[in-house]
Formats: sequence, structure tokens, C-alpha cells
Amino acid sequence: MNIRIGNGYDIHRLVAGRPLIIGGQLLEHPAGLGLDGHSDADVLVHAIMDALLGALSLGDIGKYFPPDDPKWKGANSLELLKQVHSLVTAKGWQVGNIDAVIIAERPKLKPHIEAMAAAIANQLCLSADQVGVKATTNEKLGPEGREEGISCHAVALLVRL
Ligand SMILES: Nc1ccn([C@@H]2O[C@H](COP(=O)(O)O)[C@@H](O)[C@H]2O)c(=O)n1
Ligand SMILES: C[C@@]1(CO)OP(=O)(O)OP(=O)(O)OC[C@H]1O
Repeated sequence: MNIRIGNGYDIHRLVAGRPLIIGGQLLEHPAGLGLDGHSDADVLVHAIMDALLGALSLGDIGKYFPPDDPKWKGANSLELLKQVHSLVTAKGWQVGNIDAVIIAERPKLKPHIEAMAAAIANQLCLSADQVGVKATTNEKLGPEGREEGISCHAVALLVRL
């Protein structure tokens, strides 16, 4: 098989007193909320990392960056993504493309989507058109709709080097 596909999902709680970092971008929530987590809680990058690892049946991010390890406290998830990419290439695979959807009631993510995709493409040595990032509200339904959290789903296609 010369191609593999993986999917990833993550959700983080919206809380006061934390930064809101998605796709490596520091965003402003209208209610001053940010994402809670041991790392920087970058929900988009976490979902992408799980999709990449999943494509090669390598487990999940918690296996490589355990949430109870002080080493990863406040970690920059884009740096972790780079490490996951190295793992993928070391196994003889390259990323074909990534597609992700962020589920967030607020803030409006549209103005930041391009910068998020560019930051991810940069870590994965891809061109901008190989990284799709989309956003949707949850129509006020469920935890994302009640602004209790922000979630993300991602898929990754890998191609043998
Ligand atoms: N946090 C968000 C959510 C959505 N968008 C953009 O708005 C469009 C419509 O969203 P619906 O949930 O009402 O379908 C969506 O396609 C995104 O372009 C956004 O920028 N930020
Ligand atoms: C990358 C890690 C490191 O602690 O980030 P967290 O902020 O704990 O986020 P989560 O998605 O709950 O688990 C993944 C962890 O491995």
C-alpha cells in the first residue's frame, strides 16, 4: 500500500485566564476565554498530530507527549507537530494533504484561517494548498455551541516516499 489515511479529534475547555491559541495563532475571544490544557492546548494542531500518527498506526499524541509529564507543560504544539512529522518521514512517508474543521461558536476564525494553514504547512514542509483548515459554529448546540469548549476534527493522507 502506497497511501495511508488517518483521522484525529480533540476538544479543549474554554476557560478564563488562558490564552486562545489555535493553529499557532494567538487569538482574542470576545469573552476573554482561552483553551485549558497541559500544553498550549492548540486543538487544531493536536487533531492533526493524531491524524498523522493514526495513519501509520503509531498510537496517539499522549503516547509521545504524556499530559502528566512536566516536560510538556506549556509546550508549543507546533513544535510537537514538527517532531511527529520527523517520525512520519523516518518511517518512509510524506504528507499528501491535511484537512481539518474547527468547531467554535466564537471568535470568528475566518480572518485567521490562512495564517493557521501556513503555520501548519511550514512545520510539515508542505505548500499552502496541501493544508485545508475550515471553521464552523455548532449552531449553539452541544459543548461547543454553549462555548464550554472548542473542538477539531482532522484527516491526513500519507504517501510513501
Ligand atoms: N468560529 C467560526 C465559525 C464559523 N466561521 C465561518 O462562518 C461560516 C458559517 O458558519 P456556520 O457554522 O454558521 O455554518 C463558516 O463556513 C466559516 O467560514 C468562522 O469564521 N469562525
Ligand atoms: C500534547 C499534550 C501534552 O500534554 O497536550 P494537552 O494540552 O495535555 O492536550 P490533550 O489534547 O488533552 O492531550 C495531548 C497531550 O499529549
